[in-house]
Amino acid sequence: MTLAPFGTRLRRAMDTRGPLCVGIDPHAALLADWGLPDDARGLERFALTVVEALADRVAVLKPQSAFFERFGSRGVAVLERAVAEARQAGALVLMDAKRGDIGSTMAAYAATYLDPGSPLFCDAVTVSPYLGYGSLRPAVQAARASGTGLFVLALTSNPEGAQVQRAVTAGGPTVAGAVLQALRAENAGERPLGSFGAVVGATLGGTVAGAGVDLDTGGPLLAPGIGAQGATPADLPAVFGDALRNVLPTVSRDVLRHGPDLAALRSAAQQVAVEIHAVTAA
Ligand SMILES: O=c1ccn([C@@H]2O[C@H](COP(=O)(O)O)[C@@H](O)[C@H]2O)c(=O)[nH]1
Repeated sequence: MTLAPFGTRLRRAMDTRGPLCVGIDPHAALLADWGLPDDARGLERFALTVVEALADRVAVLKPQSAFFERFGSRGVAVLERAVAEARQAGALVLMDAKRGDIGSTMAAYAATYLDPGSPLFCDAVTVSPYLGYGSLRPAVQAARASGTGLFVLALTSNPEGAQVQRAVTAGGPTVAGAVLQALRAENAGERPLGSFGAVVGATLGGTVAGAGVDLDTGGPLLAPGIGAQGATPADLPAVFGDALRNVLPTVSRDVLRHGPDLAALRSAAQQVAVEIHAVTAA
């Protein structure tokens, strides 16, 4: 089956289900809080509970690959199952793997996440541009071919990111500004939304407006940092300004801490969705 471009599918999901991504981050502490063992069985129970609670209602689920890889091949098997069941239930799946390498290795990462024949096929994957934006070309090509998308790290939510991302390049813009420029070119002419997104932290406050970057890339803007990292939905307008319509806020721990009860997980996600709607629909 040929998929419509990721940006088109994401726009539809955000418009019908609301602009919310929930992360599946099975931290050891959360497994313990949920009364689950810190092993592959606990991981499976955790991930499939989140999928059961939310895959039929949130726009995007974002498994954090690291928490699955921690359990080796059994963890990756759980990840495969969680991805397949989430997609089957109607959620778009964004794999948070932050891959980045020389082009020839990048092609293998692209085959892992963006080839429809792969057991880990997802709707989109996070990638790192710090081997040079051009090194991501195989992933861009694979995404175009399969109707999937990329989210490229631009201005991350952690305080350490600024040291690299706000450094000024020889050509003039900051590193983040150059990444955003490259994404704008990638998304040119794509309507209603491009398939090549940027990661921009919700934690950055007004510092983005003063950073000389243009967030209007024509693609989605994944905004982590709400909840456990201290940002709130009310911070989104100051960070994103006119680009707010294309923002996909993502929340992990602040929703997951309400599990394992399905109704409590749903109600926590709904609460964040209402708070996001209050600022994005204003
Ligand atoms: O800049 C970034 C990029 C990715 N992340 C990831 O998002 C979630 C955030 O989890 P919370 O529990 O909501 O803090 C996590 O998987 C990070 O690896 C990010 O936080 N910042």
